[in-house]
Amino acid sequence: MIVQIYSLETAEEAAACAEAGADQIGVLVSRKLDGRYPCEVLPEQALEIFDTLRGKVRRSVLISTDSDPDQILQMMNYLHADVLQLYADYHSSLDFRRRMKEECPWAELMEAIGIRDRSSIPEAEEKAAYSDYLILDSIPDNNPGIGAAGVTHDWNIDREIILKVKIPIIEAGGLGPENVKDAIDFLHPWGVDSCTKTSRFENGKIVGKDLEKVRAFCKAAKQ
Ligand SMILES: O=C(O)c1ccccc1NCC(=O)[C@H](O)[C@H](O)COP(=O)(O)O
Repeated sequence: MIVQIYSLETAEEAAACAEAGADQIGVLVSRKLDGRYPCEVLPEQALEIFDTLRGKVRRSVLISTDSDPDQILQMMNYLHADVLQLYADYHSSLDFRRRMKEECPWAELMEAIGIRDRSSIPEAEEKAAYSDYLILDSIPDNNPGIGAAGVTHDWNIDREIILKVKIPIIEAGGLGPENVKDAIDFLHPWGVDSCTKTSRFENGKIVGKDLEKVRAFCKAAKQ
């Protein structure tokens, strides 16, 4: 079982999560910190995190918040992340995938599917045709984008997607140490992901990772 932990903001905590058992570490990168996204970091900070993680995790993952393909690929070249996860601002395509293969030949592509209803099933099949991985995630009430919702969604839809789609799938959305085993038993995904429920909060805002919870999440997922 692959365990992915989002959303790291410092190299020290990223290394500690790797030590705690995370296989993949994700970082959400913004060109300016304007509070639009939770846990956003500047490109220079992300580079320090990715450099620290080289050789310590199976894959580092960049969540790109850019909406322009030139900028997305420029950021991948700067950071040399192993996997590119696209945020909802940019919808990929087979053409983008081909271009990415040419300009970032080492990198893999992960598309996020925000699970709404059964219409997410054909969307997942379509995106699986040109992606290396899919991440099935919840959509936050207060944000039209996908991710960091901290709540689960209807796993019956995910189960159908996992049965239909042939590429590796990471299950996300409201997973923590207490429910990750239930998700694995029900869905049998390739990997699981956690952001909110393995984080530390101050005044309702994520301020870092809770390493005890990260450890417990990795242990429960790999049982
Ligand atoms: O990681 C973030 O801060 C983030 C912010 C905005 C959109 C997506 C984000 N992360 C993507 C992830 O894959 C999360 O781990 C995933 O959405 C699960 O989040 P959670 O429900 O909080 O565990």
